[in-house]
Amino acid sequence: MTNVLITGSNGQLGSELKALASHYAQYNFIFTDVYDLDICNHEAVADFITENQIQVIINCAAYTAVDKAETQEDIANAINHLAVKNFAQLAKVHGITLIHVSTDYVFDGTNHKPYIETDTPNPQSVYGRTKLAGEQAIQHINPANTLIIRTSWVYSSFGNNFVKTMLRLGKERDALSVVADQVGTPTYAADLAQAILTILPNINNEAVKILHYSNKGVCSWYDFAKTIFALENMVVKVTPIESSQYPTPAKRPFYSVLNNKAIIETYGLKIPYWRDSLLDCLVKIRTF
Ligand SMILES: NC(=O)C1=CN([C@@H]2O[C@H](COP(=O)(O)OP(=O)(O)OC[C@H]3O[C@@H](n4cnc5c(N)ncnc54)[C@H](OP(=O)(O)O)[C@@H]3O)[C@@H](O)[C@H]2O)C=CC1
Ligand SMILES: Cc1cn([C@H]2C[C@H](O)[C@@H](COP(=O)(O)OP(=O)(O)O[C@H]3O[C@@H](C)C(=O)[C@@H](O)[C@H]3O)O2)c(=O)[nH]c1=O
Repeated sequence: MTNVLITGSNGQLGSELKALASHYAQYNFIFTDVYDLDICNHEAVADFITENQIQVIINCAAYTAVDKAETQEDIANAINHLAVKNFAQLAKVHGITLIHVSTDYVFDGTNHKPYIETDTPNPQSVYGRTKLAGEQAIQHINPANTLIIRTSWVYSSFGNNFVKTMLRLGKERDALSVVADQVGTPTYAADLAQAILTILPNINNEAVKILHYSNKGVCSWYDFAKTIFALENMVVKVTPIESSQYPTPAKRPFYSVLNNKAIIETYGLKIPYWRDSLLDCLVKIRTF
């Protein structure tokens, strides 16, 4: 059995991995979150890895509060950068396979075609900068069998996300305004979790590899909100607005669509269209 450490396992991605774990008997998953393993405690992480003979780390822990990060840079940096650097060092020393998850927010959003892995990052927010610093630390240390998977606009029936925010606001109000000039791709965390577990046995790379994974298709946050209400048969008037009409502490990229060609071709993945996955997730939320 392969011992697999999952960090941040009460978050969206970690919870989806937990939901799939029983289908993967070849792995001994060890699910942790900040209360049992704080990834900022580098010594505790090193001890945990040795004591549990960890062979694979899937790092789902992160500081993901994009606006709050603007005033909590030290904490965001400790989680998204310094802890990740520690994982890379431990992966190198112990020959551990490392899967780390990063974000479309490392890009500035000035592209007019989907971002490929070699496009130059230029984050516009503290969250994006700290996530990029984590990526760069991994690349600098360069442990073998390490993947950085960038994803975008993640939602799930678990945890907090845009879908749940819309469902809540849609029940409280008749009308909402949602930005229509930020374009990207929603990603169902269940699909990403499935992709990670499909890829895992096939990881075999000397140098660190960055790969992009999102669901298929493109939309704005406005389209996303409209689709959520349409699929839920909720009558909510949604007005499209510009980002300037919805001021936030952190700047978001206007365009952050990820090109998934490399991950599809390398690992033979089939990626669902975002609306189909959204419906799956909404059906699941309904049953809660
Ligand atoms: N959410 C999104 O839209 C996107 C996410 N990503 C990336 O995907 C990955 C997974 O994201 P997602 O599942 O949405 O994230 P979540 O915010 O849902 O989950 C992150 C988890 O990490 C935990 N955590 C925070 N600090 C620590 C710590 N010091 N030690 C251990 N655990 C900690 C959090 O606990 P607590 O809640 O108590 O803080 C939470 O349970 C992250 O790397 C994220 O940057 C990329 C693109 C989009
Ligand atoms: C709630 C709400 C948001 N918005 C806007 C604000 C913002 O521009 C956009 C998305 O809002 P959120 O703050 O929910 O999403 P945000 O936190 O920006 O989501 C990001 O999270 C991090 C972790 C990532 O890595 C990214 O890929 C991305 O998913 O929608 C509205 O226009 N109207 C609304 O009523």
